[in-house]
Amino acid sequence: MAGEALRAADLPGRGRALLAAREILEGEVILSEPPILLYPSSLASLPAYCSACFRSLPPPPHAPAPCPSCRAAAFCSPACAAASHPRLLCAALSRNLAAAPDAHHEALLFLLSAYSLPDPSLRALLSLSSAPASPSHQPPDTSTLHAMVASLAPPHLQPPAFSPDLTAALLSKDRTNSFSIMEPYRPDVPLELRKTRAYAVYLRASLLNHDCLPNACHFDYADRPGPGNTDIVVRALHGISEGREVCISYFAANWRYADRQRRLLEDYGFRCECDRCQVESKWKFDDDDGNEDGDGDDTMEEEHDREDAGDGGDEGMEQEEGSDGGDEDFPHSFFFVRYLCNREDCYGMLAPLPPLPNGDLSHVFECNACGQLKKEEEDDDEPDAGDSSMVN
Ligand SMILES: C[S@@+](CC[C@H](N)C(=O)[O-])C[C@H]1O[C@@H](n2cnc3c(N)ncnc32)[C@H](O)[C@@H]1O
Repeated sequence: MAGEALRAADLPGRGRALLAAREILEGEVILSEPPILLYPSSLASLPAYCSACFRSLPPPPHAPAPCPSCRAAAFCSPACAAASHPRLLCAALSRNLAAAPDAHHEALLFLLSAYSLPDPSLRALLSLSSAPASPSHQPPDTSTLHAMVASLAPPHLQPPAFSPDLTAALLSKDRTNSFSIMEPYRPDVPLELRKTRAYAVYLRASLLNHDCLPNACHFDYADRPGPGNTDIVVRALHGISEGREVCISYFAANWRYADRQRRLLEDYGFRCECDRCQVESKWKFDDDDGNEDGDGDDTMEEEHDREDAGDGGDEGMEQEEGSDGGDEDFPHSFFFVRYLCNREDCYGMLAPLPPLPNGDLSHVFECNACGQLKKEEEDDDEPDAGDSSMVN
């Protein structure tokens, strides 16, 4: 398709946003970009994934030799070994990063990787939106974390701007802007046990705002061979007319109203007033106390976040008591029929494959969590693909 699909704009009450710069076809790849920052999700994930490209590594006895410096990271190929991994992280792993309290590991992995970035990338990271100050969200103890980074990273590796203030500023970028790159999907692994293999921050994708009825979703193909395996790929769920905002969902689309609102307020600082929220705010759930344990994940990750998906669960589709589930009460049911993966416990989003070279639309949908390919004709009760209500 000719021409840039997206343009950035400032929208009142929503900050920066990405808008369709032209007519976008359903299934079109509208954004594909490499991360500016990529870091492991945990110390436990280090032996399982290449520390440069985050592809799955073979288990012992075929596991590759560890990084000669830190002996903790491993690489899938000589090229990845030459590219290596963030130098402050490597130094910290040699200095027993593992002895730091478990609760701080994720933040330390982020900070050590962010502080290893070249200056332009560090500045770019700082240009992204910050997590809101939220009374219910315990901020990480930034001075403790800064002191830990200072003791784990040798002074000659610390960038000139290294300071407690910069550490605090960096931490405020992580929660709102990081996407999870998930472990490979395995049907035998229960939803709550599926984990993130790495976190990634993308400059342009971080400008995508949230909608509970998104018109786009993202894919990662971390184990795909060839270059660009950690690029984020954003595809249009349906046709989007020029000038419309392109939005993703920051979590699994089946979450129920109260859980969505709580997460968006606490982690992203806004009340969602999308079409779906306006309808569902009038529903009455029979256990409206929500889910107190929250989602346990502090990132912008959307449909792939399996732990999050479990929170909303099937209750996300619950309707008002006594409702007959008719169009009036549940006007967005078409969205779930067409775009929510029907595989048990998946909760991924189904996006059409890109249009064919001759411009014909594909009728095969791909799940961004389990990878299932599903032919549109398989469902009897799905809406007409040309239904104008799907085109916004
Ligand atoms: C990942 S950033 C998206 C880009 C951001 N708007 C910016 O200016 O950089 C997430 C932040 O965007 C804003 N945002 C996202 N979706 C929104 C929505 N539906 N309504 C209002 N604000 C939204 C919130 O401030 C949120 O913390």
